[in-house]
Amino acid sequence: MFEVLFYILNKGMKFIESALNRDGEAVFTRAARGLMSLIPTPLVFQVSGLWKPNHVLCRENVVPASEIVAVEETEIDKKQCDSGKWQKMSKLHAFTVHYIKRARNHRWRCSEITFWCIDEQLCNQWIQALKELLDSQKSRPKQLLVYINPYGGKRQGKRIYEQKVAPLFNLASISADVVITEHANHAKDNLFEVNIYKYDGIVCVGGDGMFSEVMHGLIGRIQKDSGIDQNNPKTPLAQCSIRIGIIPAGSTDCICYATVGIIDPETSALHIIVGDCQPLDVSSIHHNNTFLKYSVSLLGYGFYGDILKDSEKKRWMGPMRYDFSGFKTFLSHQYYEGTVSFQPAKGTVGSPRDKESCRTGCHICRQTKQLEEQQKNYGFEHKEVEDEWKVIKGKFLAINAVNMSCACPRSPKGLSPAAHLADGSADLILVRKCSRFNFLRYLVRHTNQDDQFDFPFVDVYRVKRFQFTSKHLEDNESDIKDVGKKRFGQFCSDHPACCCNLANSTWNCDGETLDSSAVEVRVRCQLVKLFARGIEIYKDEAAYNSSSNELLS
Ligand SMILES: CCCCCCCCCCCCC/C=C/[C@@H](O)[C@H](COP(=O)(O)O)NC(=O)CCCCC
Ligand SMILES: Nc1ncnc2c1ncn2[C@@H]1O[C@H](COP(=O)(O)OP(=O)(O)O)[C@@H](O)[C@H]1O
Ligand SMILES: [Ca+2]
Repeated sequence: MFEVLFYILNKGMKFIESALNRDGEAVFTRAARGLMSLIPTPLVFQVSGLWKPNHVLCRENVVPASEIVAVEETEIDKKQCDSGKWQKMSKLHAFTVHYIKRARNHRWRCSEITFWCIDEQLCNQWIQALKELLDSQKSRPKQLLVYINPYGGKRQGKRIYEQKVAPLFNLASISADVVITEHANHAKDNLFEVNIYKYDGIVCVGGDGMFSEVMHGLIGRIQKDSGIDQNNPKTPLAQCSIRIGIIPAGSTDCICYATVGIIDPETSALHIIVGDCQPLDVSSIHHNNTFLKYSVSLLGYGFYGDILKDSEKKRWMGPMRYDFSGFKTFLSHQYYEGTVSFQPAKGTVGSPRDKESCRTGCHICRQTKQLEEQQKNYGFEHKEVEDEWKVIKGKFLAINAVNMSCACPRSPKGLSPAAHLADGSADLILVRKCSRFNFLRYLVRHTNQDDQFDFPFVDVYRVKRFQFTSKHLEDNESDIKDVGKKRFGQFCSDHPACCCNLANSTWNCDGETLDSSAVEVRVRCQLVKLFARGIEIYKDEAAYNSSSNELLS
């Protein structure tokens, strides 16, 4: 990895002493041939007595080239030139390197350092070499399409973009076409009309609902252009290579939190600028050979569906609506009857009860991808295995399927702390009917370090496919009933008809309501890509309070 080493001398004035990579070799021989021979002498100002040969290099002063945001020539104002020791020098030249600085809790900030030089030609060579280095990083986006939901969260989307994101994009020479949405589905419909292929990425400014809208537009458009019918649940889908960036400006922002580690627009903008790439599993949801929706975070029936449905009527309350509706839904203690059937995930290495979470460069996600590639090579990839369905019939307070941890500020470890972003599986959490007190104990464990799966009324499975049919629908004449009867017939005939709760809930699908009392869900491994890298591992994960968290290399 390329690194520019910064030496700090003379009360904060900064100079480049040399440019080296981790092995101590010259970096710029690769970036700009010939420049290296010029570097060691003139760039170090030999201000006598101030040079400290054994100056300790702190980690903070080492910046990988991949984390340089921009390099600019710096205008030196007269005041700086006239001050102190500089007076004696003829004319000064300078350039500024803007780079990523890690702060607490996965927060990134754009910091800057200015290098001074008396040799104009050398200064220009440095600027050019660094710019070439940045240009050589092909994963960085140059042109983006940005959708802003002005009504998401606390209605700050436009301001957040203009004040915190656009200046960074300008600095990094990224051009952006910005659309401020005028109604729901504006972004989704627009993605079917514009030439998406001229963009390196699509950015949504809003919450999970806004992300969902953009993702539906992008996946739908790619399938349309590839001639793929989304209504057939068995059809393999075309992967989306255009990455999606999320600038959090919503109410929960769990997709951002679970993929970046913090809800912070500036951090997310920097992940976009450096061209991060995080593949993401997507679940497709069908009913009776009709496509309903895609989901990447929570697909929840019962508790979370009811909260969402109720909270939609209270949008005027902003993000607080979830607390209000959450409390109300908790008190109602509604349970739902139905049948869940699922295929356990076989190809994946992990389990939902693992202590290890999905982090940057996750080996479990990587292994899954390798396995999939191998299957592709052997021609197995599109063959559906129809065996090993597990069937569970019962009364549920919540049925939650999550493709990621669903960590968010309300629940820092999430609904399923060990769920993986890109392992081709989802964690299916079944919370069976229990007392209010026990359900509260279960919810409280989402906010502390205790294991939320360690309850007799909670089951969790890692799955590739699952189906749910409400009791209500099973008892009615419908197409799905015929399919259901074949599979669940023995259970239905055993079940006493007297004490059935025929209420139906709604699905909470990434923060969008979905009304369907029967669904068929399939996880599509790494269908989309985000401008993110997963949550980075700090050397001491628990030491979130340390002011300069060090990355584990
Ligand atoms: C006694 C204390 C109990 C606290 C329990 C807290 C449990 C919180 C789990 C949160 C899971 C969140 C899953 C993510 C859902 C979002 O996709 C969705 C829409 O987000 P957005 O579009 O940004 O608004 N948010 C929700 O459904 C809100 C769930 C809030 C539950 C209290
Ligand atoms: N201009 C708009 N007016 C009304 N609704 C919109 C607009 N733009 C997007 N939406 C919809 O608003 C919903 C919620 O948006 P989101 O950004 O997730 O905010 P929140 O997190 O507060 O729910 C999404 O379903 C999205 O489709
Ligand atoms: Ca997953």
